[in-house]
Amino acid sequence: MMMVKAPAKINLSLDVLHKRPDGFHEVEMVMTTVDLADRIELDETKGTRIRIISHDRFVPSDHRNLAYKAAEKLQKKYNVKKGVDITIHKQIPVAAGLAGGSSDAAAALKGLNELWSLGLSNDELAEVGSEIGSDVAFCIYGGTALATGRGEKIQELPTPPKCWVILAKPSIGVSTADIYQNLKLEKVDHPNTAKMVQAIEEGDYQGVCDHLGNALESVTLQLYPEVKHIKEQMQRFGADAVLMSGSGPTVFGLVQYESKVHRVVNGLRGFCDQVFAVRMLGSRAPLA
Ligand SMILES: C[C@@](CO)(OP(=O)(O)O)[C@H](O)COP(=O)(O)OP(=O)(O)OC[C@H]1O[C@@H](n2ccc(N)nc2=O)[C@H](O)[C@@H]1O
Ligand SMILES: Nc1ncnc2c1ncn2[C@@H]1O[C@H](COP(=O)(O)OP(=O)(O)O)[C@@H](O)[C@H]1O
Repeated sequence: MMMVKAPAKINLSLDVLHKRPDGFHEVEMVMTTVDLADRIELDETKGTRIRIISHDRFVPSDHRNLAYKAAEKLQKKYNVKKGVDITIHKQIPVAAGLAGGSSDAAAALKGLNELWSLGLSNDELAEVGSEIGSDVAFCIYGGTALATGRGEKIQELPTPPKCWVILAKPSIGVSTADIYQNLKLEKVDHPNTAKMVQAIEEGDYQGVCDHLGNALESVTLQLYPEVKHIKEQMQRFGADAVLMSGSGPTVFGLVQYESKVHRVVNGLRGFCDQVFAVRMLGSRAPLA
């Protein structure tokens, strides 16, 4: 039996540059992992079957599960004649803009690399991962990174300045494909990625707050007014800066001082059932 942690991510900035001939969008994202994590349990089995076990009703338990796809890809690519039971202990809200499914897939890839003695490097795992979803490569490395291409080209960044991250997840799920489909490129409010990278490199907390930005935010806010409402509430309760993560609907607020965290969390709990106060993980985790 093996346990692997699968942390959630937030996008400190997310810019969409153009639509590509393959239907995906070229992006520039600054991403960082936070200490809200699923736990992935891997148990060897006798046959070659892959089985997903999860008690969360929103998690698919068949080939649609990204962790299933991860195991299947490794089996096929490296001719593995072994099976596995993958138990997903879900903590990350599903379809939330926090890359829960992608992180589960990355954790499965890292764990199975060990369990099946494949000897693959993180770069090789990230390449397999990018065939499963745009966010999987980032989740292999974790930490903080600039992601380009459709999200799969990863450049490591230093640990951002220390602060708290308050996550508030409205009770709706959002489909990433839907949000990209509704995006009007000529209307995009482009964040300044270079300034965000600079703020992180200089350890400038105020700079990070000033350059939070997400090109998908206005699309989701227009489709789901409750996300806008949560954003406004988080600002009202005193977060230093507030942004929607990924395609949403999770909204995150940065708070520098612990004394303020409880006020923001308690304020939000009144009308949002999933609220978490977490830390950024900062730099890359050691190998699984
Ligand atoms: C928006 C982001 C930001 O981190 O996160 P989430 O909100 O999903 O967490 C990601 O780019 C999401 O990555 P991921 O969830 O892996 O998406 P994928 O499965 O690869 O793609 C789902 C769909 O989104 C659209 N898509 C995705 C990525 C991209 N660069 N351009 C796109 O147009 C495509 O329509 C694609 O079919
Ligand atoms: N292991 C998994 N955990 C959660 N959702 C998964 C998983 N595998 C596949 N999915 C599917 O992926 C969709 C997006 O889920 P998720 O990765 O949580 O969100 P997001 O892409 O917004 O970060 C879900 O609606 C679900 O059907």
